Amino acid sequence: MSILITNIKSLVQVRENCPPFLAGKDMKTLPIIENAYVLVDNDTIVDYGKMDDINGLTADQIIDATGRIVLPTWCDSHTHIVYAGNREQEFVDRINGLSYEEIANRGGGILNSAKTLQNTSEEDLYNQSINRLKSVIKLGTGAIEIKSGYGLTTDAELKMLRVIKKIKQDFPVKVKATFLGAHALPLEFKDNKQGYLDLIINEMLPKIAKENLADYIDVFCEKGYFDLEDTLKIINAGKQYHLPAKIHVNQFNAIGGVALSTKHNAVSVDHLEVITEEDITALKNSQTMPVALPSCSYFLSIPYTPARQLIDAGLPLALATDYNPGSTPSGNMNFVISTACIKMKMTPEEAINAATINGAFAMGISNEYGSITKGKKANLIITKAIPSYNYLPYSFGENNIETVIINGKIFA
Ligand SMILES: N=CN[C@@H](CCC(=O)O)C(=O)O
Ligand SMILES: [Zn+2]
Repeated sequence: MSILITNIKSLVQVRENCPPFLAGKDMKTLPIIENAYVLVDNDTIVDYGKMDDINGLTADQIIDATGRIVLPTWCDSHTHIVYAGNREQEFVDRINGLSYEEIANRGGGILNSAKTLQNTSEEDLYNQSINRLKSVIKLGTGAIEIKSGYGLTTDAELKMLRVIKKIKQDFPVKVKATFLGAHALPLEFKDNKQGYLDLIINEMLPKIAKENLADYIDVFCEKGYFDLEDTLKIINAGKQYHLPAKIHVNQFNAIGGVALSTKHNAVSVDHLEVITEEDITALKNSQTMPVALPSCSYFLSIPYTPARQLIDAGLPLALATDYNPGSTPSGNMNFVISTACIKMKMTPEEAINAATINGAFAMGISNEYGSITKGKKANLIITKAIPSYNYLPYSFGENNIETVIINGKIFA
């Protein structure tokens, strides 16, 4: 099955030789072909060019994209979309004055979601999760990382990871699974953190490895959650099972998690709402992708990751949603891109690079995803008729996505 998309107003993020990621000033460049075509054969991009050079090319299906923009699908490198229920009551509690920290200290927060998930069947959890997944694919997401971390018992963490595995098998989008057992300390280990770390390292990890349920390992490295020593133990345990690290760091406090993560070659460090000069230096000497989650800042009213400081220091930056029930009940990458432009002063070019090729790098898949390059997967967004790609972040809250092609097939 082949698809030829013709009369494209702008074909965006076209790169003949795509680098694995973009950093600093290079993030300002977004290569485009105006009045273009793109040809897809089965699941692969095989050709593109100007309409003037189409030379009688044809295909099984032709899509006329007059007035429309075509881009690679978004690469959302940080989500927790496999969860049960919601936390709308905590949302109201925060409006009425409680802080995220106060809610967590009362046994709400992550522990609240864990209790609900522990009492939800695997089938129900799968059904709730795929509803979220389908809606984010329709919003243009074509590759997604999904974390565990709302189980916090061996059985419930395995349940989450098995659901992620089933999603990998059942959906055409690229899915990467991350084991986040060290997301919060369960109540029964309140005075025995080492006991919970032992459970993660000696019981959960071997089972997860045996069933091949995870690609990465993660820790919530934060005051009141897991400190540097704990984080190091988990990173090292992950290494034993060949699970590279993607770490939650610097959401509320900078406690040295960035330097620790880069020293251990983490694939990404995520959140970074609070950043120090030492963090920037550590990132400069590394191959670790910093990842910003602006919808989380929006929802919790916490600072935005200082994108200008990072990019102007020559660093790369990826954008992701953090879709989860507590800090970001939204998986809309279009909103993330708008918010990055409006609140973090990223240019539309920087934001689109951050949400495509850099997001792909933060999932270890930038050789196959994140740009319109011959040989890469045919994961494409066709917008509604819009004036230019600037219109995507400009018209925040508007759904400008008309068609999403995943692996060479229209996703319906
Ligand atoms: N910060 C840690 N984990 C999630 C939120 C967890 C929750 O509140 O449920 C995050 O990335 O924001
Ligand atoms: Zn997260």
